[in-house]
Amino acid sequence: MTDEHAVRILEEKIRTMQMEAESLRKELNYYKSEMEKLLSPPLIEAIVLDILEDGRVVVKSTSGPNLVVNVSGTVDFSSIKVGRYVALNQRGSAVVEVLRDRDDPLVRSMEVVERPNVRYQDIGGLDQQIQEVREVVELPLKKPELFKELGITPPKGILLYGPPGTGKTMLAKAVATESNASFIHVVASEFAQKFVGEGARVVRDVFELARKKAPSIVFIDEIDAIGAKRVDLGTSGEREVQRTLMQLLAEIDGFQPLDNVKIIAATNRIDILDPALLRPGRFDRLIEIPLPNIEGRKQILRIYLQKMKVDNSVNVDELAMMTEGFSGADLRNLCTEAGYIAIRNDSNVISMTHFKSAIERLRSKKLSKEVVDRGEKYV
Ligand SMILES: Nc1ncnc2c1ncn2[C@@H]1O[C@H](COP(=O)(O)OP(=O)(O)OP(=O)(O)O)[C@@H](O)[C@H]1O
Repeated sequence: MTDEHAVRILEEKIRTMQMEAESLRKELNYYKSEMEKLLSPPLIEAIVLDILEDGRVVVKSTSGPNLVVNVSGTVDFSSIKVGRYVALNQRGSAVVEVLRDRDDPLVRSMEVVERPNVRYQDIGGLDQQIQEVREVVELPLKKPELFKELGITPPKGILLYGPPGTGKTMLAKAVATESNASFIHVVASEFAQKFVGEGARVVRDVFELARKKAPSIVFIDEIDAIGAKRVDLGTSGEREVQRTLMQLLAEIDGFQPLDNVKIIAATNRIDILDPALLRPGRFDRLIEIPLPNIEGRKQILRIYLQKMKVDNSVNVDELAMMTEGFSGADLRNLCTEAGYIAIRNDSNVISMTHFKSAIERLRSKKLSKEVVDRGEKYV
């Protein structure tokens, strides 16, 4: 090897390590800010009812009585208006923050898409699951008379379970698209956290909206956040979550199997779900969405590769073999990463070498994330 060549290789190594250091620094910042979030004490949300002449304000906290409180010096007093949401400190004795204006709590907790645009053909490796969802959700929405005639009762709700990033949300969206149904996306962990004291009301509102927009599909992601088995109902937070779950069960029980609202829930943690959720007439059809096997990985890779400019060296079979354990989301990231590596190398076409470097990068990222996740369990 010539000296010049060796220098070039070392320079390239330095560049790669610098990029690696930069991305690790970003990751570190992310985890630091996550830790801060987890350690910061919760504030109490309240709404301003009146502003007194002496500078104090009357507020109503979402779950408690009306309070007369001071306003912290750090808050811009002119921004306090009757009807505004504010945050009280932990003791509930002072306004410490004026919250962003919002129309309705519901707006923050869910995304309503009249017609999503995900199609079954955009999903790789889940043919059997797609088939099942078509039979138990799409067909009853489109042709309820068929079921009436035959006297069959389709499930009211289905539960998709499996590891993160395997296409559960995609599948729920695709079934809404193909059934011409509105798609109402709620993230259960959000309304458990954001709507202290209001969870049950929000659930009611979600289903009211679903009826209004019918035919519709209510997709409840991370259902374990409200539907986990609870051993101890000691804290008020736990009781609140329990109330939210009860309301959800009541809403599901209030539907008929052939009504034009269907509920799809998703979880990564089926092992911790409250059996009440899985009783007949509720989420009684469980569909596993596993990590893709080699065939699945090939299908997913083909979906993404067809949109990319790749050269002849790119071999899908080989890539699928090299990506054991990758989810659909990982495979999509892999394609994007390979693209970035090509750009960095001034290449106008993506080659197998770019993919191989991308696999290495993603593997080491996945590994470090697993270490962090394992660490969290022991905190
Ligand atoms: N089977 C798949 N086929 C094609 N793309 C996929 C597949 N699975 C995941 N993806 C890609 O990964 C992204 C994330 O997937 P999705 O949100 O559907 O996963 P999920 O199972 O709902 O994950 P989570 O449990 O983290 O919510 C999708 O938008 C899509 O780009």
